[in-house]
Amino acid sequence: MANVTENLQNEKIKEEQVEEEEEKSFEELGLDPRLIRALTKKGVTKPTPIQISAIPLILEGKDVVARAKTGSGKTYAYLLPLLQKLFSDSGSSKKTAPSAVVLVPTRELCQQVYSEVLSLIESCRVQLKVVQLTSSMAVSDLRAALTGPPDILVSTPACISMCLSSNALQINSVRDSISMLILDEADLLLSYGYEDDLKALIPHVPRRCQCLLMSATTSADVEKLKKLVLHNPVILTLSEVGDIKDELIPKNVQQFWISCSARDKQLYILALLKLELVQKKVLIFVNTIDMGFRLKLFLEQFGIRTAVLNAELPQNSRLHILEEFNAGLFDYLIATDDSKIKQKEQGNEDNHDASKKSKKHPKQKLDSEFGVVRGIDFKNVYAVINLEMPPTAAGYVHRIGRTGRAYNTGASVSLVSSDEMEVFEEIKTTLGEDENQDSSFIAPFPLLTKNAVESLRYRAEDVAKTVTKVAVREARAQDLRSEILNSEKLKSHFEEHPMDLDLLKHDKLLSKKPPPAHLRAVPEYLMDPTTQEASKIVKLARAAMGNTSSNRRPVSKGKSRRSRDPLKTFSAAGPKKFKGGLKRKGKDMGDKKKAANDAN
Ligand SMILES: Nc1ncnc2c1ncn2[C@@H]1O[C@H](COP(=O)(O)OP(=O)(O)OP(=O)(O)O)[C@@H](O)[C@H]1O
Repeated sequence: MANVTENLQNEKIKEEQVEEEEEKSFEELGLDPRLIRALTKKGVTKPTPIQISAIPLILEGKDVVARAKTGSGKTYAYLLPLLQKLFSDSGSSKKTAPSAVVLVPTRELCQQVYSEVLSLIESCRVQLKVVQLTSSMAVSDLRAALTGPPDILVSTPACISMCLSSNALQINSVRDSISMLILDEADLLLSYGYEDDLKALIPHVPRRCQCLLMSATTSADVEKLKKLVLHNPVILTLSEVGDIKDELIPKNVQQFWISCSARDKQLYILALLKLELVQKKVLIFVNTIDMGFRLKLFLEQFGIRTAVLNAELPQNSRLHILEEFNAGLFDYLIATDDSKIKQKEQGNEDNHDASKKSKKHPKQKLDSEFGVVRGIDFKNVYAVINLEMPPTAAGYVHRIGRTGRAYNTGASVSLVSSDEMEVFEEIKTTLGEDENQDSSFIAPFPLLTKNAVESLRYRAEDVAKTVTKVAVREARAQDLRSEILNSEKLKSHFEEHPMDLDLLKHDKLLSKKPPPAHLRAVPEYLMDPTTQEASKIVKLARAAMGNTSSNRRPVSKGKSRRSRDPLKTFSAAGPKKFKGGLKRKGKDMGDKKKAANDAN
């Protein structure tokens, strides 16, 4: 009970401090000058609120539960103090296992955290060793990686449990050496089925070991983990006071929706992309692997090249696709986010589908440690499109969190069919929408008129007919075959040339027939003047942000693009009526509803 009271007090105190401390610098947080220099090289000059609150507490040695929005900088919030502590600890004792263990739910996240640690270590020129281990590695490789031992181990719980059971990592050594345990994306660790794996490790973590739990959302799972791992932690919950929506979705992301039938979704996405109504880069979420390929084949016929990312692809290919996309080598990525769906509806269509597929491709299993929705730091994704809605509100929050990261702005557009209205309502309620007040966190998309959509209908339906089930199945099999072949090449090549991203393009065409020339451009007579105007403004804004196809490298962190966002200054109903731009709340809402009716 005393602990509960203390925690509540801590929570209260920290929330108040965050308000006051907003202007603190990294120096004032007590960060080592080497780390500050390394951050400056990366363009990171000012700590985010979660970093301001968490870094001093972690440096003091406190157990911390940190809950802050997606993209708010939680990774540095724990990595910076972790490294600083290791700077002073290194060489102080004869260790036989890693001093720090960072556990993440997916391989993609493992790679991301590992790269981040490595780059900080290299910039700081300190003698620290970091390794990443995943369950796909052979026990002999795990053993080899753990000899030394490394100072920091980044891994998934399943892999740690494998290391313990195979004796690649000895329990006594862990007990003697571990001084910091970090559970990143904590709310996902249990839902990914890692509970038993964590239970294999946690009893051997000594009480003196500092434990940190990082998460973007709270859940019963976080509470469970908190009890399992932490001792009297300080709980940091960062949110903008009094605004539930801001707790979940960064303020700098504008959320939109379009009501359309399931059948028309491809038509709408074609209109959004072909008429350039969303800024690049664009991340499109679908719920099944087949839908990803269906969309890719469909868009290809209109000259829109995309890459697909899913759990079926080999790990090297997946990592390479992410690297290429982050480096700006292609603009559109279709990602299958089916993890929650699999958990929610056991034996659902996609699982069924996957098992049918795996009979056809017996060697290819879906990777249960795959995940691109959670924690992955997509660089400069401006727009997230939900072609299909996620099954839960939490899934929505994490998908949308792939844009608007750190201080960047972004937008999301969700295509919602009548079947998905129930989950859409649940999402709106979770975000804090109140029917009785004239407020809406997810506004109707204002830039697309009905005319603009209808003008593309004939072509879209014609092409959609050619994307048959057989075509989808063949494209999926072909893509898998070539990625498996490439995967080995990728492995050896990128060990030697890590920067050579151009070698294998992942947005290659999969259609059997080359895209017809006449579908590449939308002829003038099919262009709706209002939408055309909107498209021009989006292009202008993109150019103003330095975000053109010839210049798609990351913009500097901390530079807000909000003021030049066309979604704030344009509406399909015409510029005069909306002179003040779109606002989420207040008197513009009536106008926005009208714009939505125009679009629908
Ligand atoms: N102080 C900072 N200033 C500018 N950019 C920052 C700062 N801290 C982190 N970033 C950048 O912000 C982006 C998001 O950070 P990070 O991935 O840590 O977010 P997160 O809170 O862990 O998000 P998620 O919950 O989605 O995992 C990264 O590109 C990171 O480099």
